[in-house]
Amino acid sequence: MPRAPGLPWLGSMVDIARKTNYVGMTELVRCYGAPLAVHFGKIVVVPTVRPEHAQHILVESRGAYQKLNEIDGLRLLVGQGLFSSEGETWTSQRRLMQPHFTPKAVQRYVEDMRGAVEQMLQRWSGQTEVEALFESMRMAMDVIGRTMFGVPEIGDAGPIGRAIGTALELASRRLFELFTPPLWIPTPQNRRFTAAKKEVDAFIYDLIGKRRDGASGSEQRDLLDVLIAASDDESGRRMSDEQLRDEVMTVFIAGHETTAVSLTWALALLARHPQVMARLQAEVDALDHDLPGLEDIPKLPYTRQVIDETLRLYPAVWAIPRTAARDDVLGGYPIAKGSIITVMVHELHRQPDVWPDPNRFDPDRFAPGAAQARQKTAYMPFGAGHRICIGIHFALLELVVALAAVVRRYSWRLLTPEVPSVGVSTLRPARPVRIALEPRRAAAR
Ligand code: HEM
Repeated sequence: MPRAPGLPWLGSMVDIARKTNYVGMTELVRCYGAPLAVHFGKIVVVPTVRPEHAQHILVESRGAYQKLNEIDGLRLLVGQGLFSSEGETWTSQRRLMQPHFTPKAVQRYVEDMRGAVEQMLQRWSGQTEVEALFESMRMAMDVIGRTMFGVPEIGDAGPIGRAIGTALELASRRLFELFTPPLWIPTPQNRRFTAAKKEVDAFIYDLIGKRRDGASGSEQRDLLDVLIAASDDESGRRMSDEQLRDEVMTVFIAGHETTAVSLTWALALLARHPQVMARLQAEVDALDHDLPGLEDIPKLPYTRQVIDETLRLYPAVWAIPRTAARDDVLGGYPIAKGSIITVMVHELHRQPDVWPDPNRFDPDRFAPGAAQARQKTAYMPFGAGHRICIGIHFALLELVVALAAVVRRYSWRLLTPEVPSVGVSTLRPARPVRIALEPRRAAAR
């Protein structure tokens, strides 16, 4: 397999550390092609950009490739939740949670989503400009706060919103730093993380305790109630408090930033493509409501196409890494056990043989029937195989409701001329996305 250039023993470590993982890996792949062996001391990372390799790793070779042990930073926060666990723990938790994330099951959260979107639009009223990522983050956090805990505006809920933000930021930092001191060393960063995590844990355990006390026979109001009541069809097992805590944190973390950055990219792309914005507005203007409800979703196919194309160009999860649990062969090259294979989703979505003129924003790539001509893993913003995102239908519902509501009420232009992307925990805009709002109509309903 071609090998990326680097220093003796250190390999590409210094280069990547200087440029960030995202920029460094993307540059290497663009320069030398993929798969490519990138050495970090003893660790070999193999980035790949081909749909057939993603199919092999994520779909066909169950068991041969596993979640990384290196996601320790995140594990400190989400414990053995669905995102980070493996084996029997994962299988039984996924079985327990899956029925509550089907297209039908997530419909129960549409009113919470509408409430959070309405709250955002109320904040915008009278404003001439807003920062799109900040607003989207607040809205998406609000959606999770409402659907998960029944707490409106958790982003503003004082200490707990701030503690979650701090814990998440520090956990993500640990994920991307080459050398992280273990948590028992009282560095200022470790102390802040431990304090924030303690606060978040106390909040969640307190909620679980209160809900358990009052749960018997009461209606299920939010996702926490649903998860407390969820039982495995086969064994009748229910989740322990620790499992509930881990899953609550997992859904909170996996479910808000991903959706928020996706909405932000959609707003940025639409500002640069007025014809697409006009077509979208024509579709949304035909609805009877300012805030779309469930009955409106089937009437918004172009809105969904815009979201699909946004997720192609800017997949929030820009890379999906796995560790090879045994020796294997990928695209004719040997893969040694312990190597880290990374599906570079952002690059995979821009392969010119699959996506002609790949950098062009064209929602018609997702017109009805178009996907049939493509290999499934040519488009995988939600991953693929058994570890595919459990929140797909939740995220898509939220994005359609939010985008349609914004488009109905406003036109906007970008005040930031260039919006480069940067892959940290998600693929974010590298600088603030300031947009100038032009109201289109007063709120009807
Ligand atoms: C646009 C929004 C979203 C994107 C792009 C996204 C993307 C992804 C991707 C690519 C994975 C697979 C990661 C891997 O294979 O290593 C994943 C997993 C996951 N996502 Fe999402 N996600 C989104 C929204 C959500 C939401 C709203 C929730 C919850 C409400 C959620 C919960 C999860 C969980 C729990 C997992 C782990 C699933 C498992 O391993 O069984 N995600 N997501």
